[in-house]
Amino acid sequence: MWRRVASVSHFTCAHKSIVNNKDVCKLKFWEAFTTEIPRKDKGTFQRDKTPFITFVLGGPGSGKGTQCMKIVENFGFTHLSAGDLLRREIAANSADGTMILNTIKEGKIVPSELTIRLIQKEMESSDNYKFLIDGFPRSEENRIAFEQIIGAEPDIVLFFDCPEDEMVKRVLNRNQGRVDDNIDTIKKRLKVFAALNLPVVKYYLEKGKLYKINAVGTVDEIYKQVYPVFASFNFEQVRA
Ligand SMILES: Nc1ncnc2c1ncn2[C@@H]1O[C@H](COP(=O)(O)OP(=O)(O)OP(=O)(O)O)[C@@H](O)[C@H]1O
Ligand SMILES: O=c1ccn([C@@H]2O[C@H](COP(=O)(O)O)[C@@H](O)[C@H]2O)c(=O)[nH]1
Ligand SMILES: [Mg+2]
Repeated sequence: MWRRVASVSHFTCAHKSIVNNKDVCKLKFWEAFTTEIPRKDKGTFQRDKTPFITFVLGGPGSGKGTQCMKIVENFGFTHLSAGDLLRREIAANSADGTMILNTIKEGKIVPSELTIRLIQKEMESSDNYKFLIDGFPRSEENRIAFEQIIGAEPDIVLFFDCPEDEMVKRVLNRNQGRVDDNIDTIKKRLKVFAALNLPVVKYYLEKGKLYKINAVGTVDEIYKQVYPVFASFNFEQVRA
């Protein structure tokens, strides 16, 4: 595993850039994490913790969603799968639904602004400060757009490293009725992953933020590599 040992930056630079740019949209995001928010159902709470953002990367079928579920269970993160958010737009017949469906069928990447808007909405409406952003950013363009729109970088990045033949096998056995879980689309997704997503992985490796996980083995064997990453940050454990 390649791991970063340095301390966590917790948005510090991001705050400065938000304020300097006087960007209303970004400021709104920041305010959402610092303002006292009255809730009828839950009482008033202070979101006094800076967001902790984890990007979860890896090829199709590498096990990102499966491992995220375990992190949520143990460490109380909010799991935001970009793919799930896009599929929800399709299911809701939203204005962008048809375009998203066609893009997913082709294994291509949906325009950054759209995906980031969906992620931002979820983050702003969450009571949590710990986020797993699964399957995003998929390209350098995605990554830069996230930094510009949200005004933040991830604290850490998990990368599930899995051989192509294993990913293909898992996706073809998934049986969740996904329109992109067929051999033709998988081939396209793998090409897009290698061409556009691996440069993002390299970027975070060079920044010292990457935790590379060997994604071959049983779910529990893989989680044995993931667990210590989060344990090292001393988050309160929801369940050990
Ligand atoms: N370690 C593992 N060994 C065997 N099968 C696994 C393992 N981890 C996950 N799976 C299975 O492989 C399939 C793909 O896993 P998962 O959906 O978590 O991958 P993913 O990285 O989120 O994929 P995608 O990018 O396509 O959403 C699922 O059916 C899951 O149950
Ligand atoms: O940031 C994103 C995430 C996903 N997509 C599209 O959705 C499919 C499925 O994504 P999964 O992460 O495998 O669920 C992906 O192949 C892309 O077409 C996207 O465009 N942008
Ligand atoms: Mg997934």
